[in-house]
Amino acid sequence: MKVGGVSESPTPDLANLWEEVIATAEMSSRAWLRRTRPLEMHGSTLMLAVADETTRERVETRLRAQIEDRLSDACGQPTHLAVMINPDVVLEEPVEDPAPPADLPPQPMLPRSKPQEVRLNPRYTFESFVAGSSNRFAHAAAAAVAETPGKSYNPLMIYGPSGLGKTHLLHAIGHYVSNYYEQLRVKYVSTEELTNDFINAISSNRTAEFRSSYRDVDVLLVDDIQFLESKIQTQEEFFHTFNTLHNAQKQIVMTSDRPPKLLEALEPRLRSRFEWGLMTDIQPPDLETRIAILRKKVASQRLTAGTQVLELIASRIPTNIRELEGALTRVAALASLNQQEMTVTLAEEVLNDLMPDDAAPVDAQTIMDASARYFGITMDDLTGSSRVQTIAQARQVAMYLCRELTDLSLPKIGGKFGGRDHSTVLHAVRKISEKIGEDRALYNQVTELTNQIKQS
Ligand SMILES: Nc1ncnc2c1ncn2[C@@H]1O[C@H](COP(=O)(O)OP(=O)(O)OP(=O)(O)O)[C@@H](O)[C@H]1O
Repeated sequence: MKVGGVSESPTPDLANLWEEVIATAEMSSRAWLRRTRPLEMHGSTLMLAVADETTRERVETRLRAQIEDRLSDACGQPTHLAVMINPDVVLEEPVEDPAPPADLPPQPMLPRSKPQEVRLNPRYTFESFVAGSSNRFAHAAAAAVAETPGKSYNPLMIYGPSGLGKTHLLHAIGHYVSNYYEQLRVKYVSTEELTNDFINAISSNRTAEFRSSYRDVDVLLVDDIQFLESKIQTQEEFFHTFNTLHNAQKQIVMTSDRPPKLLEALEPRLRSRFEWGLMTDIQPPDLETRIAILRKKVASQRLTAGTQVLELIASRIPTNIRELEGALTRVAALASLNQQEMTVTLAEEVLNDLMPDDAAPVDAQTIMDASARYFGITMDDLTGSSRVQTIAQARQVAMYLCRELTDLSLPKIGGKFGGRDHSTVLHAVRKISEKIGEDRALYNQVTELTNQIKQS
């Protein structure tokens, strides 16, 4: 298919932007990126032409997260990719390194159908998951399902309180299946997205498309299924999707904050189906597991921290692993700002500023009110679309704190900030986590604001 506009050169800005993305990409990705051409920015989406099916597949499945991160940084807002094939890309674009990437399949390249719909966090894999007594069974069940999808436990339901690794395991299954069963189609979706997809499908008369996108898959991973409660029509639709997949022995994995029998506002027939397969809970990790999780995180981020520091952090934050990671991020940030090691004294200083364990939980509204006040902006600024630097950064800080201090999922947080999507929140969280290690003023602001929220 000829893609309109590919024979025209991209505007200098777009060309420069793309060059910047290529220049900062990992070495192993660059040769692939030379087989692409930016066409135009459509809102916050960059239309990208690629040379062939193999390049498209590589960009879609392996490089997308990396590219979108870099693009978002360069554009100062979450930016997405839309990829299309145009064989002219390579002929028209003189490449610096004409040699194909070492791992390119031999020519001729046959188009291989791999209709993955995976949007998985690259960090949530089985390798990065620490198994301990609190999650061993869930971990083993997830691994069994990933190894033989549709054949071991179907459906698999993982439930437990927020921040204990349910989403992590769901993504790990997705990665494993995508890597080892290339022909299998995997779809990961949060229940909020599923509901939105369904509502959009109805309002645009595209229910057939909706159905096939959920039913023509081999592994369906649905996060936070408790949000189906009280959504009668979506429940009805999901009931049929569930039956279709289950009858065809396609794997279904779900997570929930409660066991199915406590999902009281869920239709009984759906609840009972959720109990057909295996249900397994995740409990808060014990101290050893918490230390092991911190140790793994330290290693993956190439940080150095002694056992005493890790023990201190792990002993102060007993339940939520997201908070545990948040505390480590802040200790690492202050160490980086001070250009010193992560010492016990430094960790103490940071932990004293953080939420005490027995503090009342805060909600998003409290965080947003405090943030608006602190940064001297209005609630409309916080939830609006202004890209003025101070406002955009204040918004990102508030999103970061909502992620760190509440149980809200990414889509839910996005919803509070003027209906933004989950990737915007994820981008904000990553951005602020990085920046507090480089920008002392920002580190101080985040600490001060956390204190104010804690006291409110
Ligand atoms: N056992 C573990 N090993 C390593 N990291 C973990 C483990 N459990 C949780 N984490 C990390 O803790 C963070 C929170 O986990 P996750 O988002 O999967 O929680 P969740 O149970 O899905 O919570 P929610 O219901 O709020 O979405 C993630 O960054 C995840 O990687």
